Amino acid sequence: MVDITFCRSEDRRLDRTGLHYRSMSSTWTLPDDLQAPTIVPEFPASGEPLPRHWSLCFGCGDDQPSGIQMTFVVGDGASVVGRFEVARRYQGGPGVIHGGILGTAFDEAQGMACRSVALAVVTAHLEIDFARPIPLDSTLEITAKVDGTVRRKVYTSAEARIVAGPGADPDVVVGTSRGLFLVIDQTHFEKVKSMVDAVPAAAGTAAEASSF
Ligand SMILES: CCCCCCCC/C=C\CCCCCCCC(=O)SCCNC(=O)CCNC(=O)[C@H](O)C(C)(C)COP(=O)(O)OP(=O)(O)OC[C@H]1O[C@@H](n2cnc3c(N)ncnc32)[C@H](O)[C@@H]1OP(=O)(O)O
Repeated sequence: MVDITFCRSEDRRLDRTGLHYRSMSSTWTLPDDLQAPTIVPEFPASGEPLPRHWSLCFGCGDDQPSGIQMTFVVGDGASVVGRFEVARRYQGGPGVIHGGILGTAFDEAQGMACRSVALAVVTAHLEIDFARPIPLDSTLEITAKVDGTVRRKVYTSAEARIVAGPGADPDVVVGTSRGLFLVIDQTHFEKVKSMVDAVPAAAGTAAEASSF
């Protein structure tokens, strides 16, 4: 018999404060040997903007018109706060955000939080709880932090809140995420770094592509 206890759906409604789950269905556990995050000197101070990592990124690129164009400021410690507008083209169900767009936002925000401890990372694992529907035309804020590291592994978590527009209530968590990121070096993109938008990078963008 297959043991499905690990993925049993629990009551995951938010409590009356809107801040805590009664219980989580997640299987996510932090390892016993987790190290507290050591912040790299390159990471800006709390309250400072955190620049996009790549202009053509679907999550943060300001030269990517189809993307969600998240912007970030540094939070306390190994954390960031990102925002984006839930444009109507991000629709999933009628009037609400597509879950994959929220996934993109969490991925981007948790990846950006990793810049507090490493120069470059990629996502290895991401899991999301979609707690409330998120209306189009709202402004979503994602707070993301590094919970700790083990060797190249960076453990992160994040929460989403609607802070402006339809459904705005900064006390209500509308989604949560947990993710594992892996620190990479420049060899990771070696095979593709000369190709941007599936064509060889134009002069001027190649230098940026090599740094991501
Ligand atoms: C969109 C691109 C963005 C690029 C950004 C560039 C830098 C900018 C700087 C900062 C940006 C921050 C913002 C970014 C936001 C967006 C991030 C994304 O969406 S990234 C795209 C999606 N992700 C991939 O395409 C990875 C594809 N996967 C891989 O390339 C490999 O699988 C990789 C690098 C993740 C791991 O491969 P290995 O060969 O380096 O490492 P192994 O030896 O397999 O694992 C190392 C340890 O990690 C564990 N591990 C690996 N994958 C795991 C998993 N899925 N679940 C649990 N553990 C895992 C292993 O068990 C091992 O653990 P033990 O050290 O032995 O304890």
